[in-house]
This record gives sequence, structure tokens and C-alpha cells, in this order.
Amino acid sequence: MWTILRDRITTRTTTTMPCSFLAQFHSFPPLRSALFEPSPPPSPHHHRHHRHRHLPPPLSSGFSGGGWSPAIRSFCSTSGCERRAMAGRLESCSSDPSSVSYLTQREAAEIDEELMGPLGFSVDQLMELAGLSVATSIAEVYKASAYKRVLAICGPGNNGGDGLVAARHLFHFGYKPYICYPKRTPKPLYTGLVTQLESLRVPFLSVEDLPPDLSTEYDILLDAVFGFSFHGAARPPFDDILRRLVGMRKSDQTNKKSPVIVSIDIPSGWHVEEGDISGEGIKPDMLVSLTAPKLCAKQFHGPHHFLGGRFVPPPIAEKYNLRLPPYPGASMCVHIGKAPQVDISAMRENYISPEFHEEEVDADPIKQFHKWFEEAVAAGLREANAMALSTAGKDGKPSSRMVLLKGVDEDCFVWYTNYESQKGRQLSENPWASLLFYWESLNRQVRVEGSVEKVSNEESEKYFHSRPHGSQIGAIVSKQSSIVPGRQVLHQQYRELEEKFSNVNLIPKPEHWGGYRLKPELIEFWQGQQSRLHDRLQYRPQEIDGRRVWKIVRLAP
Ligand SMILES: NC(=O)C1=CN([C@@H]2O[C@H](COP(=O)(O)OP(=O)(O)OC[C@H]3O[C@@H](n4cnc5c(N)ncnc54)[C@H](OP(=O)(O)O)[C@@H]3O)[C@@H](O)[C@H]2O)[C@H](O)CC1
Ligand SMILES: Cc1cc2nc3c(=O)[nH]c(=O)nc-3n(C[C@H](O)[C@H](O)[C@H](O)COP(=O)(O)O)c2cc1C
Ligand SMILES: Cc1ncc(COP(=O)(O)O)c(C=O)c1O
Ligand SMILES: [K+]
Repeated sequence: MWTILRDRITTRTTTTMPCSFLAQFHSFPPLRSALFEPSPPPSPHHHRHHRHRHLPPPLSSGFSGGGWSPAIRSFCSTSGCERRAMAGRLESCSSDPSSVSYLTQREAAEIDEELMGPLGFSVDQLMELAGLSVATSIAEVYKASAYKRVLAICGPGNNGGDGLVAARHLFHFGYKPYICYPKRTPKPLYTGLVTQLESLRVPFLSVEDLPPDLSTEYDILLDAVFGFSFHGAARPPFDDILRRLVGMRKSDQTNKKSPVIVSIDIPSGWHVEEGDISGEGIKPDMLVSLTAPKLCAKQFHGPHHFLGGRFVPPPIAEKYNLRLPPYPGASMCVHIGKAPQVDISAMRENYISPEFHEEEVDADPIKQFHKWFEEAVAAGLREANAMALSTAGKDGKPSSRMVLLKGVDEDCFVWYTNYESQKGRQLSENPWASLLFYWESLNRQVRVEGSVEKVSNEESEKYFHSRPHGSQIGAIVSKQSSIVPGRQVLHQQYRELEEKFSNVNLIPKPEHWGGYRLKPELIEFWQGQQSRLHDRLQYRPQEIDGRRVWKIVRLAP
């Protein structure tokens, strides 16, 4: 079961999560992963708690201070009254549970001090994690294949240090970083970071070395100039650099491809709380807030707002009443804020693949399929055996769904399902189907069409009992494609059967569960090419001297 993050953060602040199904559909992959998180296993009273599911902030729930060292306990022993007073200063503490916390400048600095004081962190550690968060956020949105050249402009403080760390990680992710670090801090932490980058032969450029037009030389401009300690107006040489970043965005209108600007924690030059007061500041495409967004982030309306710095311990979250979205999986960053607006009509890929020639394919399409399938597995594709199965009943209306290929035997493609499902009914009325594989990162598609029959009961039995215990019970519980009154019904039946079969060696396969085998009459191998001039090699069987041989033709793309 999945819980939508919308329950945890939304409305009131700038970080409104899309709530309609369509908005979720429109959200791009990193956001999608951020939008969903597994919810706890269902409890019998689950439905009663449903309304309050979002109430405890995820990071602070269950915090008691127990089990921590005396230093941390004393840090945490702040009275409820003090906590409320602190919380009162925080935007996060509104009664609206749906907002992400925004920090004032003072709170940001205070959290920094507490992390590096009683909570035992060193600045090196936090900077490393911050820089890594920035690099992973960039890598989620701007792929190295299209945005290789990164200019990191680093300021004199820790924000600049984050930029140096991020540049190092980006190097290892396959980007080509350059550094402009005009006011170096002579502390071992910073000199070490510089040495590390020099050992990677990352070029350091002085302000004078920077090309006159930043937009032609770089794909990403990493703004690591000022963070939350910025105050007043930018002084030289940063005033000029920031002007160039602003100017560069303005020349955007001239149709030139301009690089994207990624700001670390604060768009440099913006007031930490008031934001872009003059309206003349830089307009980053991506903002990576660290720990929690600062108040100025409310004015960030660029397409990509990420949160990084996955190091906030519960005592901090509790004390500052931080309301933050959960990070997905093992990720160092999470996309927050609105889903970027996408122009669906403009979404397209240009496929670049080696040419695919008649001479190189196997005369036997099944052997050719095995070859491509092995390459898909070797390329690390998840579920390379997932295929769209299309069927149509006697009304002739087609329907498609994904199923898993479970083998290719005697030239036939095999999958397993419920014979009483919609597809089962359709196949009983019309035993013809088509299969479709799409191996996206290889620019490959395989179409298979043919007649379908059931596999033998013995074969189905054998496969059924090879499946995990839970899936066997699941197959008994699921009257596939029939209406169920609610999820709890499935769980209830599942629990009953689990109990029933707890001491049983072999769970009986339901009669109506088994395999189908499709005997191909057509197999087509498709490989994407530039300008839509794709390769399509189609195999069809022919009778020659009473033998079935495959004829290969090339089709227009
Ligand atoms: N816990 C966290 O969230 C972590 C955050 N990190 C990053 O650290 C920065 C904050 O770092 P800090 O060093 O406190 O501040 P800045 O990076 O903003 O830089 C301060 C330096 O900038 C100079 N400064 C300030 N204003 C100006 C100005 N108008 N013109 C020129 N120079 C300016 C300032 O000099 P002063 O003489 O004015 O004091 C400092 O030299 C945070 O935003 C995160 O990016 C950590 O890396 C990890 C933990
Ligand atoms: C990747 C993937 C693999 C699936 N594999 C199977 C499968 O092997 N067998 C199956 O019955 N359903 C499988 N399903 C579920 C089907 O897509 C579908 O929801 C179900 O079979 C009911 O389809 P029907 O109502 O058209 O018969 C899979 C779904 C996905 C997304
Ligand atoms: C309903 C259903 N049945 C069967 C399968 C195939 O699963 P298995 O690999 O366990 O046979 C799937 C896979 O997603 C499924 O969703
Ligand atoms: K910055």
C-alpha cells in the first residue's frame, strides 16, 4: 500500500504538491519517487487512523530523547515552553500540517551550530553530505550526457565549500567541472578540497579567465557563492559575477541555448529571508535547499526545488519542529515544490544506436530474441521480461496489460495468469494475441504476434510451486479482474489462507491459474535511429518444401 506524500506536505506555502491523478501522471520520475512512500503494514484499525496519518511530522515522530548521550539529552531537554517559543518563530509551526518548514537566517545558523556542537558533527562531514546532495540532485535532473560542462562558482564561506565538494562528486559522476574560487579560505578543510580537485585535474579559473560569454562554454553554472550568512549587497568580485549570471539569463530570449543555473541553499545575492527584493537577482533553474528551505525559497519559482542534507537528526527536527518530506529510498535528495510544467508535445528523444543490418541478424528469430534479451539483462534493465500483452475477445475490442515472460520454449513465448481474468476470457473467445517488449535504454522494441494456447496443467503446477509462498496464496486470493469491495477483504483472505497453509508443504494450485503459450507468426526487431529512420526487421514464417522457414524483410520506419 502506498501513501501519498501530499498528506505530509502541501498547500499554504509555495510547495504545493499536485493532488490530482493527472498531476501525478505529469510529474517527472524524481518527483514521482518523492511523491510516494511505503506506508506501514495495514493494521486492523488502519482505517480509523487514516485521517490523522499526516499529523506527526515524519522526522520528529516518536522522538523522546531516550537512549541518547547526556549531551544530546541536555540539548533535547529544552522545555516545551521554549520549544513552542522557537516553533513560533518558525513558519513550519503553523497549524497547517501540510507545509514544509522554512527557516529564518538565525534559525539556519543556530541549527548549524547545534549540529556542530552538542550533536557531534564536524563541518567537514556536513559539507561532504551537503555537496553530495547537490551533486545527486543535479544528476537526477541534468544528465551528464547533455549537461557535461559545469562551472562551479564558489564563494568564501561554507556555501563555497559545498560547491567544491559537489564539483568533486560531479567529476566522479561523469561531468566535466571547472572551478572559479576567487576568495579562497586558508583553512585546512578548504585547502584540502582544493587539493582533491587539483588531483582530479579539475581546472581552476580566475575571474579574469572566465570566458566573456558564460552561456557558450558551460552547460551548468553552479552557484555556490553565498549561503545563509549572506548580508548586505554583494561586494567585489562577486557583484560582477552575479551581474553576469543575471545578464546571461536575460540573453536567453535571443534563442541561444543557455546553461542552467543551480543554486546551493540560497540563490546568491537574494536576501536570505526576503528573497529577490529588487526583482533583478539571479533566477536559478534549480535550487537545492540544505537541511530545510530558507524563507527566501518561497520566492523560488524555477522548475526544480530539491532538498538535500539528509543528516538532520531527530533532536533537531523535534526542537525546531521541522516538517520535511521523507527522502525516497537511499537517496540523498528529494524533489519538493511544484511539479515542473511539461509540454507533452515537446517531449521526444533522438535515438542514437549502432545500425542494425540484415546480415547480422540470426536466421532464427527465437535465437535473435534470446540475443537481444540477454543484452537487455546485461544492460541492467529492470524486468526485461515485462511485456505488454494485447488481446481482444469476440467483440474485437483490444485490451493491453503487462505480464511477465516466464520462458521461451519450443519457439513459443510463455506467461502465467488467471484463466478467468479478462484476458483469460478474451483468449477463450479469440486465441490470438500480441506481445510487446520495450527496452528503453537500448532503444529497442520487439513485437510478437501469434496464436495462443494453454500450457499443460503439469507445467503450470510446476511453475506455480516455484513461486514465492506469498504469490501462491495471492493467486488463490485474487479472483483476477473481478470487483473487490476493499483492500481489507484481500488481506483478510490472505491471512486466513496463510494460517490454513502454515503447516502445508504444497499449496494447491487453483484450477483456473496457469500458463499460456504464444506461437509466433510474426516477430519484429526494432532499433531506434536518428531522424526517426529506425531499423525494422520483420520475420514471418513461410512454407518451403514442407518446411517452415523464416523470411526476413526490412520495413520502413
Ligand atoms: N547545516 C547546514 O545547513 C549546513 C550548511 N552548509 C552550507 O553553509 C552555508 C552557510 O555557510 P556560511 O559560511 O555561514 O555562510 P556563506 O557561505 O553564506 O558565506 C559567508 C561568507 O560570505 C561573506 N559575505 C557575506 N555577505 C557578503 C557580501 N554581501 N559580499 C561579499 N561577501 C559576503 C562573508 O564575509 P563577511 O565578512 O561578510 O562575514 C563570509 O566570508 C549554507 O548556506 C550551506 O550552503 C554546510 O556546508 C553544511 C551544513
Ligand atoms: C510489470 C508487470 C508484470 C505483470 N505480470 C503479470 C503476470 O505475469 N501475470 C498476470 O496475471 N498479471 C500480471 N500483471 C498484472 C496485469 O498487468 C493485469 O493487471 C492483470 O493480469 C489483470 O489483467 P486483465 O484484467 O486484463 O486480465 C503484471 C503487471 C505489471 C505492471
Ligand atoms: C497478478 C500477477 N500475477 C502474476 C505475476 C507474475 O509473477 P511471478 O513472477 O511471481 O510469476 C504478476 C507479476 O507482477 C502479477 O502481478
Ligand atoms: K548559493
